[in-house]
Amino acid sequence: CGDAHDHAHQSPSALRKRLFPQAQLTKPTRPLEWGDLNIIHTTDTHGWLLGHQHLSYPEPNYSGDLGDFASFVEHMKQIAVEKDVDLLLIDSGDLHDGTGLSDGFPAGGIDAHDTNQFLKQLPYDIMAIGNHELYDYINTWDMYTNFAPALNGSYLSSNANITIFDENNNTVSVPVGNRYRKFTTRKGRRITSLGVLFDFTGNDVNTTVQPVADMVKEQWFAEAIAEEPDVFVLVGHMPVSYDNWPTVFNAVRAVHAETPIIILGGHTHIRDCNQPDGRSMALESGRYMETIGWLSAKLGDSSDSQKNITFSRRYLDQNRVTYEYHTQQRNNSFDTAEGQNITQGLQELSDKYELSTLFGYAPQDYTISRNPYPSNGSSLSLFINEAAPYALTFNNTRKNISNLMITNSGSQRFDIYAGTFDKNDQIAASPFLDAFVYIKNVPLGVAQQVLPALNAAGADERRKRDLGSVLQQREDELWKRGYVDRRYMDWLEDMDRRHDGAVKRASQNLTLGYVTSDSCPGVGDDTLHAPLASYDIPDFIGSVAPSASNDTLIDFVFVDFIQEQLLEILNEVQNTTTYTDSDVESYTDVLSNQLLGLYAQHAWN
Ligand SMILES: Nc1ccn([C@@H]2O[C@H](COP(=O)(O)O)[C@@H](O)[C@H]2O)c(=O)n1
Repeated sequence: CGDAHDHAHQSPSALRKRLFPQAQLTKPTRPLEWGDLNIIHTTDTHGWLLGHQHLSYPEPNYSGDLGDFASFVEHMKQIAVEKDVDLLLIDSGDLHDGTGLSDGFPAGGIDAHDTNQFLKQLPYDIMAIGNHELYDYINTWDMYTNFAPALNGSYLSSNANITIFDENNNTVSVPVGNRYRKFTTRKGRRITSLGVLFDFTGNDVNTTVQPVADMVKEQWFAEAIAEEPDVFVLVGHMPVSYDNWPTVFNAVRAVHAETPIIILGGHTHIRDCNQPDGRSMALESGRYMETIGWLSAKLGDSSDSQKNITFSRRYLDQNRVTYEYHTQQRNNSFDTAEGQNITQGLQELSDKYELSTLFGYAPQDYTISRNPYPSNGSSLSLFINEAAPYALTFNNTRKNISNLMITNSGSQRFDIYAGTFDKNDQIAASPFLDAFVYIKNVPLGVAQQVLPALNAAGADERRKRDLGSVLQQREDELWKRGYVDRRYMDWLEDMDRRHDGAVKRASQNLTLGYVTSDSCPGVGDDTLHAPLASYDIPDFIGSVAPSASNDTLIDFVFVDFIQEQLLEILNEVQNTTTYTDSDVESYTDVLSNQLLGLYAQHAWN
């Protein structure tokens, strides 16, 4: 292509599925271990149903799409029949917000409504609600009216409700899906399932999330778990480490001391596993259609009811090489008719949404945490120092008034790769429809204190783990509102440090990817990789301050998603003015998901 980097310049049909992966993919290390009960697990797919199509590593590791996945599931179901064992398919939520396919709908559409039609075609036994199904009432309404009914009782929202009008026009709060599901597997195993959401408080009005500790005290919960099944399959959008699964687990264990319990969690976007006791295992399977989780249990018969259960877990890279390896298929025998239909349907959706609309050519890679922040390679620097100052002031009557801009780093969800930068890349990098607002006439010296104070309330001070302190309370609050990105970043950092990332990357005999350490026995990753580079990033990022005196009055611009805590901090760093919501005005019509496209048309065209 004539330039120095190693990426193919993608054609307008960049999202076209490639039957033969364009990059050399590493094969899995060993076959899966099957048990009597086996589970394929997805979580936090966030609209990545066409998989990852860029050619820089680690992207090719995740280059399968939902059609490939459907073919994989169908072959695995057949293998399960041949082995005469059970195989379940489970999802732990967050279907919304993440790519052009879910979020790039034309005016009048609903986020993820179209992508959900494809997910409905897979034989999911349980799907649980995630926090991203609750940020906007319209999305929750769509799940309630269109998605849950099509799943015939398999869409679970144990502690998440929607408020609707009943037939008498009275408002009633009802579960979005079902609270629990009891079903019998092909092999006659009785399963009791839940679909639990972590204690999320960032949900829209007219949706409700009941704290997990209260949920387990409900009458319906006691009734649901009273009868002993062969296995409890507790699904939920809640991380398997450092959250509330023990509350649910202990509530079940208090009634059933020996019944096998399998937990399938999500939300932190990491690969993770632990065993609460010898007859249980908890698995979390990454994010964005990068990872497919595998869990198997050798349950044995009733004479084994007090013995430890042999479990296995595996984190599969989501690509055709993985799928073909584990199903013992070849490229020309792997695709099923259903799988091909799904791939074709997704490509048509991509065309309909015009996701290949080109904004420009990114001159280099920009990463969220694989480059230091601030730096030339940081997408956070790019967003807040280059793109926001241009796109937010363009055509804006406030253009000539000095400003300081702040956003949350978690608003940036995916790296930007050198080469074509299209509508899909724009939405993947920054999917949220957050608005930019401002407070006028804030003294520069005051505004400048806010960013470090916001970050102190998050990243740095949290490490002091001063439990019970104001800072800890603030951190807990942020967690409940859905600020979870830190866990994923900490996971990457730990991976790099623990596995000598720099040495492994330099030796160049492994491709980049996830290298997981969890609390379950043996190696969890299906394919060997060198860990990704990882740098610490702050929770909040700000533009370069204007060079002016501290008492210069500026426009203090920020994204509405962080308004509540920003006002809180602004009122802490000074006591001359009490700022309230009424001081906050709209700064521009440009939403955060449009900003990078506007910048690319200006700077990269
Ligand atoms: N309107 C929004 C909604 C969310 N965010 C960011 O997403 C993070 C939560 O997403 P998970 O997939 O991890 O549940 C949250 O931490 C925010 O950073 C946002 O910026 N705007």
